[in-house]
Amino acid sequence: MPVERTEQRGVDELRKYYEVYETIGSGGFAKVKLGRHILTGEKVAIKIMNKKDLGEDLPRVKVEIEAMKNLSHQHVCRLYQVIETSTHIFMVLEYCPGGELFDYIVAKDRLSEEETRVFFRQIASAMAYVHSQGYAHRDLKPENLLIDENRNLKLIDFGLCAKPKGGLSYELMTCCGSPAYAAPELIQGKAYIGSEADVWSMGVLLFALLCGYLPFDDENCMALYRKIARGRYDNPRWLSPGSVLLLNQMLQVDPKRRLSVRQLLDHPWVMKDYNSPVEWYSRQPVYTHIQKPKYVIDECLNIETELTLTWRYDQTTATYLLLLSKKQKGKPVRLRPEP
Ligand SMILES: O=C(Nc1ccc2c(c1)CNCC2)c1ccc(F)cc1
Repeated sequence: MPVERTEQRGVDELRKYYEVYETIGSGGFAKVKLGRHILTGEKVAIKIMNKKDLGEDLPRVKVEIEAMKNLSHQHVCRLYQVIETSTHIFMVLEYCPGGELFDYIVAKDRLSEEETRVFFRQIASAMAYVHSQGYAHRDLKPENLLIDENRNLKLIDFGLCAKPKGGLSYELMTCCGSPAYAAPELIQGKAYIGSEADVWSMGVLLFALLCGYLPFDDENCMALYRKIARGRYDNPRWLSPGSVLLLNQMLQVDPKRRLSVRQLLDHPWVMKDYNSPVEWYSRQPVYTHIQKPKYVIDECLNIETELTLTWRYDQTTATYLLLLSKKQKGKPVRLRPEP
């Protein structure tokens, strides 16, 4: 069978469940296309990877899929379905039409402290949840934070995340992520704690939001590493004393002197104008067994009262999650009549 035939078969499997539209993003080894789930009519983002092009990156995709299957949170991009064929892997993900936070910052040059606080609280919520599930993200940067249709942030790209066997207090060794956001201990090849390295990246991200440029930057990689290891950076004059203090507490070269994510949740700067700590619990707990789903998705899906939905991330999972999402958005929960 000629190659293009098997490739076509791969996409045919996808087209059984989704209409596929234009490309809305393309990263290293993946292309992201706008899609629509036929049964519910909901828009989705379909991350398309050709196994041939993945090469040694295939394990990273598997890491991301396994992590995203276990993560369900209002500020983590939701995985609805995984379709794997002999030639392709398709990840059907939550639709985020606001694009990357990176582009948002570039378009506005820099954000006000108030607007930064709204976004930063969402990032802290996502990271506290991800850490509570035993994961370190390890590649936090504005390119990996997308804006959804309600201007809420959604964390993506768990391809470099780690879930140490002994828990997050176990040390990691792999040096990964984008240098400009990487913690000193990570780029120096020392053993490091994933959650502590994530807090450093959050500090770099906070600086980027408030300033519109990076605290440590150099086109020469080694010069950049030296600047990060030294940990010295200039605070522009428009930063408030509260912002300067918080940045200083997050961008501590010694990870043991760095704030923890938990300390961030009720930090005075984070609480300003809100007077309440960041809510990090998931509003979308991952059910392993759905009891009596009728009150959840009405009569729409006629399934027995006792439904044990094993999360296969197949069509059933996608339909259930997309119906749930519709309901949460207050949209009418209807399945399209069979064509
Ligand atoms: O929804 C996504 N991107 C998206 C969707 C719509 C639009 C954009 C990005 C950017 N241009 C405007 C329209 C998306 C979602 C998940 C993901 F991993 C990668 C991308």
